[in-house]
Amino acid sequence: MAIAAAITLPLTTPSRRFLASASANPIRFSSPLTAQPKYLKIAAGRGTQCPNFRICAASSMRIEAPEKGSPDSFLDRKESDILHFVKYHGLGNDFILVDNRDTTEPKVSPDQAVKLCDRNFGIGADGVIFAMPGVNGTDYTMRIFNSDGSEPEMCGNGIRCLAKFIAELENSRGKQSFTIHTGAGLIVPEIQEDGKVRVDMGEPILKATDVPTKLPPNKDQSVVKARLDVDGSAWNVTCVSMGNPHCVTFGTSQSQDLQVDELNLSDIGPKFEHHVMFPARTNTEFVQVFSPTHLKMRVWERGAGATLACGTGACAVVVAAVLEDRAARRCTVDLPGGPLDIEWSEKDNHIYMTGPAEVVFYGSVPL
Ligand SMILES: N[C@@H](CCC[C@H](N)C(=O)O)C(=O)O
Repeated sequence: MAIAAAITLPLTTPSRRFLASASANPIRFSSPLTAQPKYLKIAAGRGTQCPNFRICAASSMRIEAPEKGSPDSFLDRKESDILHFVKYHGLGNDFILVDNRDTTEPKVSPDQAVKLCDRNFGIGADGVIFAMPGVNGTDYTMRIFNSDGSEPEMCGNGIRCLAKFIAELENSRGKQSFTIHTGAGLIVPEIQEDGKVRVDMGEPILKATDVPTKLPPNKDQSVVKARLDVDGSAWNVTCVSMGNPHCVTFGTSQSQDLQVDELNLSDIGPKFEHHVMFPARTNTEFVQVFSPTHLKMRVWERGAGATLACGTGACAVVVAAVLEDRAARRCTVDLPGGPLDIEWSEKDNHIYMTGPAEVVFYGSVPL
């Protein structure tokens, strides 16, 4: 699969920055969700060997603004050997979104996903997400491949991006919600009037064997404040599944006052991810408590490494903080890419996550 591509940029911040270097003449752009979208098209010849997608695209840049087509007509294109996609991000956790509504087989294989996600030789992303037909009466199904090609059950930032993508595919605006079948069961995102997406993430799973973890559980089967030996230190961990597994830590038995910026994440993260106590590997969240309603976390994701944000991770962090008596049920969680609002409702035991999801660019690659 040679990655040569055309990308089409909307007016989101990163694109604007890109545009600024692309053209001395300021061009006005509108949001992809407004009535008259205008796009800058940057093209690289199809079939061209393009070792670096972005530089190659920029070096053969041509500007077509405004382009006649809308995002809808762009995504309507159906060449069999070309993948049309939209890249989105939720707080810098970025995904290649694929319109897969016409088939229940992902249009991209795990191996192709690895290549597409590569930040030097591909488009660059933390994962590839497929909008697929719903099952059992749900509106849609979401499937996702991590950047290492593995398939997780759920993705919190990804499902906010998926909701925006579906709204764009359906050409709908304003407040709306969708029922989405995922590997974690039914998830319900709702696009708010302010453009943010509030997601009913369902209930957390605490039973050790379901997380899954082999750490010895407490009497109620949960693993809360357990000891996990990693890299010569005894870490205190709480294990939570949001459909996908999370190991949350506020520090070691020596120090509960974790300064998350000081962590060497790429060194310690993989040691948690592949720890023998986590048979399905694990995502790991390192957390610092500013106040009972304000937490800060860094994450090492299973199958994706250090990312700028993790929605399911932020949910797991608030559950763990409540169980460890460190925080209230509603918190702002700061991630490297920005804040998420998380609430673990006492009423229905569901977790509600609110945050942004934005288009980065539109593109096409030969498969
Ligand atoms: N970034 C995601 C989580 C994606 C899946 C994760 N890497 C896993 O393998 O479980 C999120 O926002 O939740």
